[in-house]
Amino acid sequence: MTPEERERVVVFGVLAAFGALAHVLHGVPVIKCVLLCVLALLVVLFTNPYARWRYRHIPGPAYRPLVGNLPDIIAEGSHALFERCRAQYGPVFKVWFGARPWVVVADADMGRRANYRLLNRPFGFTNPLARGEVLRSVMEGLFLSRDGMWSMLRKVWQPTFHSESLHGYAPVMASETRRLVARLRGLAAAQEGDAAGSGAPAINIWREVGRMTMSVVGSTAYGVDFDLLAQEEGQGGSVGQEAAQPGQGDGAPARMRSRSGGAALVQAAADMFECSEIGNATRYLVAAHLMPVLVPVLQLLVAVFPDARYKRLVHARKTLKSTSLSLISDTRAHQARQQQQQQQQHAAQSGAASPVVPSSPQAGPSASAAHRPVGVSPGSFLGLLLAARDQEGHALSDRQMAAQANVFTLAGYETTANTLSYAIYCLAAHPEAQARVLAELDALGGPAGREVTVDDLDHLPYTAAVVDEALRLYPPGASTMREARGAIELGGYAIPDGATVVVATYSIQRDPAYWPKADAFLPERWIKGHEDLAATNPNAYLPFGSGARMCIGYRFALQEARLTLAQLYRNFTFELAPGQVPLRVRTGITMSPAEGVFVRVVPRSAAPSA
Ligand code: HEM
Repeated sequence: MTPEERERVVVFGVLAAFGALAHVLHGVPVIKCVLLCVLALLVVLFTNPYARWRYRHIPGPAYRPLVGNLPDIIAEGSHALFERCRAQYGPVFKVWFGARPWVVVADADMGRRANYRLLNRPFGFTNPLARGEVLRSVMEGLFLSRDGMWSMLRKVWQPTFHSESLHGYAPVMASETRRLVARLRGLAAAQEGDAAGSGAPAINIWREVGRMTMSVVGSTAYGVDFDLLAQEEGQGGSVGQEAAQPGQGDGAPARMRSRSGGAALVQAAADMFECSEIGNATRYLVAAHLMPVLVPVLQLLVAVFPDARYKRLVHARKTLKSTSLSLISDTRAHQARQQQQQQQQHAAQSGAASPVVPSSPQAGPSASAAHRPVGVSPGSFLGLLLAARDQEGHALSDRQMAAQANVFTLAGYETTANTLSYAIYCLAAHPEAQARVLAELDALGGPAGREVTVDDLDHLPYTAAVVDEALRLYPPGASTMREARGAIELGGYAIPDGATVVVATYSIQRDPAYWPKADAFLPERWIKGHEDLAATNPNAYLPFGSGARMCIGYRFALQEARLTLAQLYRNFTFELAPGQVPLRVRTGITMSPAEGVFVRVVPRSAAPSA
């Protein structure tokens, strides 16, 4: 039973006992008992006495009846609220996310302890309105899975991010970046045209790189060519599910071409993000956070009287799931046909049938062409999941596979897009750093238009440092969350069992106690010879979290961010549109630019030769 469920049972139990006692002992009429119970329930909802009593020893801003600190979280963003609270209450404090207390840790060493010691994410992290099949699917994805299920899934995911697999994803990243460059060239030309006339509209680079990162994770996760940028240019794939051949076209690994499927998936992923953020969510979700005791009632109400936002969320969920499931079933059917053909061939050659060896769990486009299915490319994540087996040799269920593909897309899309946008913002605001990036890229040499490759990354330490520093100042995962289990003490405070422990990454990464010139953008601090600017505590840098639940895709993300940034600056520089400094950010599921990052794209004449 989760802490929320326990609390619910206690509250309803007390109310029922209260009503029954009143009736039996004093002969109070039933109607009065009901009214008394409703009154008692309202008092509980407004004052949240049980939780406030359990967390009374931990300092923090005052609890406001019914809403806790939710209005501040929505208005300021949790990252800014945590900064304010750390200054006022010290490194450990509590804030009220509606009726739920969060114990926030804004200290590098204590944050490490929490992340290493606690394994599960809190139940409160899930959408409280989810139940039944939806809840089961969510809890079977790597991000929210718990205990034994999590450790099985983490092992299944691991090969996806081995070095060979990472190299295998480079062509997808390169082809999507190529499309982005082509699109930005077009937009830059339009900007030039407009500049001569009525004034150039700025380009929201956050949106542009978001399309690209969605294409990269979508293509990698589902084996579907999202083909987004080409769609806008009126080129690209067909609605039919025609398999591209390896080595054909743009050099990307074989991917199913599905234009409408790709667009629907992208829309679905974007809707999932938007509708899951508390500021944009269905009113029922807000009510569920404010009154967890009433969650069962709200679950019923939202099912019977859904509002538009909830309908959008449900539709998005269905799209993600049905796309995965249909890809999986197409692939299974194809594999079965293939196995049959192989058996028939073998029988014809040797005169006897022999068992077929299943394809090995290998990621990257190098997987055997003989085992290549039509729907899902072997270089895709779904291809890997189809071949994976748990310790007992069981395959994942279709629902489990679909859940992993969803997590891959959702975890890898906005985080990487935000990182790239922040890096571009920082470089545009610091011309001297931009000049160093350009010099480093020009030193790569090669003919004009030569693309940056994964092997070049070793020769681009400053570009890597720009990404690291952008992730320090603007961590897309601005905090990590864990559920306390058993007795744990942080900063001298006993943390109640089941508490939500939040490690305040943003605050730690900007704390002057650990970082010289903490608020300054200084990529040099990541380069040898500048130890005076480096962190005084290694635990003060955790953009990908830490401990066993640390981001499993961090190498994928860094490779993608560095490659894309390098390729963009081989071709362009970016100038900030007026009014962009300081950048406004908002924290929802990720910390992202509030409206975007608006720039003018300036094409570089030609990449110089060495
Ligand atoms: C710059 C981009 C990214 C950032 C900043 C980022 C950040 C994070 C953070 C902070 C966490 C929570 C870690 C913790 O609780 O200690 C996380 C978890 C996770 N990330 Fe990422 N991430 C990024 C890209 C990606 C990509 C590209 C993928 C997949 C391809 C991915 C997949 C995941 C998964 C599956 C988890 C959950 C791991 C688990 O619970 O075992 N992330 N990420």
